[in-house]
Amino acid sequence: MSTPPDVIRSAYAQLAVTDLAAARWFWVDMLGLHVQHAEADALYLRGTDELTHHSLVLRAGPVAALDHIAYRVRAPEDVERAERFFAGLGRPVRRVPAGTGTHGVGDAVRVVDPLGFTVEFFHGIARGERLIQRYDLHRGARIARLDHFNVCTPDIPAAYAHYRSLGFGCSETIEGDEHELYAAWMYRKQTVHDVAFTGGAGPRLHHIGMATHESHQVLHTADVFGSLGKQHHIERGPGRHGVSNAFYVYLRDPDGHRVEIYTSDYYTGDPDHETFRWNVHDDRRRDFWGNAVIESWYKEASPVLDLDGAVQPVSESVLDESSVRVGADGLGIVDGTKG
Ligand SMILES: O=S(=O)(O)c1ccc(O)c(O)c1
Ligand SMILES: [Fe+2]
Repeated sequence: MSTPPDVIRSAYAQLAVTDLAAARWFWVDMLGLHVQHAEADALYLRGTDELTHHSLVLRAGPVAALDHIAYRVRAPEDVERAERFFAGLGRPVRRVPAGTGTHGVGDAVRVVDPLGFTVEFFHGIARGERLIQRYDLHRGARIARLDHFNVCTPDIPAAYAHYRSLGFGCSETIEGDEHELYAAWMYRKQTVHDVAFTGGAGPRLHHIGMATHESHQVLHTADVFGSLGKQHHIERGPGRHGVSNAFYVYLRDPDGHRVEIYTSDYYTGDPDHETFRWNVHDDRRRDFWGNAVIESWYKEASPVLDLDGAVQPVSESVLDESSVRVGADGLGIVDGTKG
């Protein structure tokens, strides 16, 4: 296996949306993401702390789907490393020279990884104005930055092995009594995750995690959706996660794409950082207060596109956490009572 690229962090996602104006209402007017660049059929958005051109691209398309996720790599030569690494795995690989791919992004390579996701690796990217202290421009959820991708995949151990081969650490897991792996959180930047895996049919995008600085901004976001009679966009939470310890709320955009507004996880940067392992029967793992996880959160996710823009077929899961009899999820009621 050739040398993997040196991934710095999860950097941006490109979503296909069926109604760009409706998506703009959700991601810009309601969540407050900053419009760095706008085209007739695309918006390039970023959070207040982000100095690079964008962390979310919304592009109009016939099917609501994930076009690709993108990781920034440390040096230009890591783009070539990524190309060799995935070609060596026999995966589809396509060079995307600067100016031919995503606006603002330099030379890149796009691959279909072993999990079936279209993933871009890039180094060069245009800069944006420093907005960290432009409080006059901070609006909505006051999103600071993209924090992570969460992906649905039928084979969590295979996903874990693939991201370990890319040098990702593992901060937390959800495991069965025999240590069967139900979920994992993996990182390159020194926080809980850049990517996490949710068991289920895949490849599908479960959600994009966007970080704010304060839990009151998570609460305020939910309040505003309620005030406007748009509470149906709130899917799960607000609440406190067990895994990651983050405060969260999950929202669905007009196309059903899921976004998590997320704050206050923790540092993972020491080389001997140990993985924290949750038992799948612990009903604090997903919500530390034991609140149930709504079934749509386990079952619904966005399809993904291949390198040519076709929707990827999905494979069913080999392990289904939502079928595990756990009282708090309310999905597995034992003997008529919460088990
Ligand atoms: O629900 S979990 O506590 O497992 C969780 C933890 C961190 C996340 O980013 C997430 O989406 C879900
Ligand atoms: Fe998340």
